[in-house]
Amino acid sequence: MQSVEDRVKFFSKDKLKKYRELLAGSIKAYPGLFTIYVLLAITDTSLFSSMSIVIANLIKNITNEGGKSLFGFTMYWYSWVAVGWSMILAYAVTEFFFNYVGGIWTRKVEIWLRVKCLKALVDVDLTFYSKNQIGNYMTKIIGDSQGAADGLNEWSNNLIYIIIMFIVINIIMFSLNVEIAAIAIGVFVLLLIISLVIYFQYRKATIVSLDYKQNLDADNTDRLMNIRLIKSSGTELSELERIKDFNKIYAKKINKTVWLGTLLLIFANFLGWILPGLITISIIFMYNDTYNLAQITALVIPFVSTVTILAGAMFLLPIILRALSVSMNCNWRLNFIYSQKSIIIKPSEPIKVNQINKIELKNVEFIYPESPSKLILPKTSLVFEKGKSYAFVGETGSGKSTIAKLLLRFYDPYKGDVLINDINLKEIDMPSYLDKIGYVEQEPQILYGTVMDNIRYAKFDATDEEVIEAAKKASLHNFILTLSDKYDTILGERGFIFSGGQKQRLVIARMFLKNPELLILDEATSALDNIVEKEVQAQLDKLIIGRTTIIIAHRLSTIKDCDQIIVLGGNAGGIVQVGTFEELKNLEGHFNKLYKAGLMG
Ligand SMILES: Nc1ncnc2c1ncn2[C@@H]1O[C@H](COP(=O)(O)OP(=O)(O)OP(=O)(O)O)[C@@H](O)[C@H]1O
Repeated sequence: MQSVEDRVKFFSKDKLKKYRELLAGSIKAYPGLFTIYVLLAITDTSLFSSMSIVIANLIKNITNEGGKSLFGFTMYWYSWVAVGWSMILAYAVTEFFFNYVGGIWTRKVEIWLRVKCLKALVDVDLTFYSKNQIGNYMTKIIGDSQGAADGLNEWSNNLIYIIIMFIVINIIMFSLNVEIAAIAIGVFVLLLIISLVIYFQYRKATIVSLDYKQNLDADNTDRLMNIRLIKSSGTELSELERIKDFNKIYAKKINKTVWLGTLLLIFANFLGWILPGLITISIIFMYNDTYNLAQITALVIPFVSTVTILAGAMFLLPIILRALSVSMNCNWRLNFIYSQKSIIIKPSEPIKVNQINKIELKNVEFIYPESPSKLILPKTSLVFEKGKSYAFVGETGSGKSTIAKLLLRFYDPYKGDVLINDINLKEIDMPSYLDKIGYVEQEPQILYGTVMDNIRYAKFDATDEEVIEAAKKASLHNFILTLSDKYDTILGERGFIFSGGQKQRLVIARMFLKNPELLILDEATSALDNIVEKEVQAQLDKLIIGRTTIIIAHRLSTIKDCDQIIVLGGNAGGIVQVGTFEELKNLEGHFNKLYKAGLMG
């Protein structure tokens, strides 16, 4: 979150650096489009600004038979009318393409920024997600990528316009009359400085009042959310007074923004009159004695038309600054997202896994990077052999799920190594490894989309028949047939038309389709009620057959037939017992206590 001071500061070294990166990156991403955009901007603005030359020449020639020659043609007043109309036509066409290409470029920059952020969010490790609310970030990505791109378009196209217009207008004015041109530019610069001073005051006041309002809104929400405390304390009146006092301060702050905003508007409007008026008076005052009326008119009209364009540009300056500030601030906020670096470092030369023959935890110690002072797993060594089944049991918080996260490389061990076929997991090509793993967790992950696509997520190239076969194995097929669109039924956000058990069966169907070598079941049935759990467990039992399986269990009944049960102790106790169900059941110790505590379900 940016502080008010940060936002009030128009430029900062970091903001500028990141903005330069945005500019360079967006130009590099679409070089052709950007070049066309700039060329169109130059043509468009040159045409618009040059209209003053045509008007000036038209007025000069209106009393003459024929004036200067242009490209070998003698120009009459009607020739200038023809040139003017051709330029208006050409201007209309370039203006259309300029806006069109500008629009396309802007949207492409927006998409480019969005993809950049989403790529960072997909790549970043899970610690980012445990520290940040992803909903907030999605809102930011949507709003800020649009704000950064729109702002970029707005300020760049207006700036190109102002620069080219300023050059053309200067050429025209100085070729008409040097003294008057110098007065016009001098007054223009002076008025520009005044309007910039007002603008920056206005900008600061707006940011400060907006910030106060946000805090005020948050405070009001907080008070209303705790309405029961207020009611039970009888503090309604004092709360009301408090709200009134805060709003009085807000009203004062907003008052400043309103009057500065009005001043800015009036000043900009007034300029449209001041500059041409001042120039007319100057011409009359300076040349009254030496020029006749026709000569004075011939000077006043082109000057007035050029300085009117110049005064119009003054309106644009606050627009450019506002757009630049919005674009820079949006990019600055996005930068927090797209510059996230994963703590999981990808290997430079990843080793592909063809088969998972052996998994080993070798002297693994683990601490969550989010809570660096809390040891979760003390030095732990374990071997999982191909085709065997393993179960982790232990009290809540003993680190069972953490083992699964280490095997999936959601995290790297703090010390020690996870070895796959004696190769360090850090060196392994993760897609080739994960392709052989099926992971079922307590909270089924259902995507927005059809039932068919949801099951197919386990194997993108599976045929419809294969998907249906998998659903049959997971005992889900008959239920799917009762849905309005059968396999094409759209599952809403997080699959709300499915019950908990049905969602878990859908995940199991995915596993049947994927046919993984290693199955990790992390409390797969713990969110289900007893009856549904038994039904889902029956599907899981089918799934387990013939695979290496690691089960993290909350009920001991589900792990009776496992080859090895690993008992973890609480308070970072690590492995306290290892054995089969029958061995451990009759042995005094941790497992026996869990057994007696009724965890047989
Ligand atoms: N992302 C995290 N950041 C910090 N600490 C975490 C994180 N995830 C889990 N922990 C802590 O690590 C410890 C082990 O968690 P883990 O989920 O592995 O336990 P568990 O044995 O699976 O528990 P349960 O049976 O309740 O699911 C707990 O104390 C938990 O609070």
